[in-house]
Amino acid sequence: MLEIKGLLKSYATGDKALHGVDLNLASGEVIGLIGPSGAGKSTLIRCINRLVEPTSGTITIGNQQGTALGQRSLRLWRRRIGMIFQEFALVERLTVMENVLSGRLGHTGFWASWFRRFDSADIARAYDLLERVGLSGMENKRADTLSGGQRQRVGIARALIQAPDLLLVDEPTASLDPKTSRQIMRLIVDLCQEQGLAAIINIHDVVLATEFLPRIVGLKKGQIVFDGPASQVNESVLGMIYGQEDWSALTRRLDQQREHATREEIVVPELSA
Ligand SMILES: Nc1ncnc2c1ncn2[C@@H]1O[C@H](COP(=O)(O)OP(=O)(O)OP(=O)(O)O)[C@@H](O)[C@H]1O
Repeated sequence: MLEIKGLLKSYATGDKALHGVDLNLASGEVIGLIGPSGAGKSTLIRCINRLVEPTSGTITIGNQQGTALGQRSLRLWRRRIGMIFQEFALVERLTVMENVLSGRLGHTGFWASWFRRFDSADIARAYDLLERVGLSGMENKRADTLSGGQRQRVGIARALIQAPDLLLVDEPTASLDPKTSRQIMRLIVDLCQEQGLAAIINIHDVVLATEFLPRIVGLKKGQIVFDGPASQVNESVLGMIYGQEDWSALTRRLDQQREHATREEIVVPELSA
């Protein structure tokens, strides 16, 4: 559903952030994008929804090309792409419900947006989504009274009410504690599966990435140096993406996690039989 070909980005400062990235995503496919600081992960994600203007290359969703679009087409292009941010990007003084409904602003007309008038179907959908992300009963709370995990749940509901074809997720767990991080990752992955939604998740935590995401793409200095199943992320792959380091503690955790997952796979069918 997403096809990126030869994507290049040079910033005006001379920084070359992407050097010809090729990446394909199937419908409903959810991938983890990992790589060291400055590798170009945020640039890649922001080129897709054109928050950053690509220097060259093509980005196609379905059969629509996303580069070289006029203002109106760009608005429609962005409507197809939901975004979830590290710092949640909520409007602090607005309620949970208002923040979620703001995800529909790209779909409503100018005056309806201006007066924040939403139709009843949008409001009903917002209630459903808030229930699904575990925030039922919190519709009228102001965003600035929420915990980090609750804020990210609002961010997820806001992205989904847009009814996107593709979700871009930028460091969704960077500001969260380990337990909340796992809950948020599980929620995003489950929702993508339920809605058949493709997603690219930019994430620094390799253990979390390989636990929840079946396919991992490793970016280094603006180039993809690994693209494969999470099960193949080992010491040599980590060295390739991040450079040489003693990876033994990290790979032990990855091995333990895989052992645990295999044991669960064996136990679950026995229980349900
Ligand atoms: N607005 C900008 N202007 C100039 N250079 C930029 C800009 N944004 C990013 N860069 C440069 O582009 C390169 C890639 O940065 P980017 O933020 O995409 O990396 P990243 O992998 O997301 O890093 P991190 O994990 O630290 O967020 C870096 O060299 C960075 O300095």
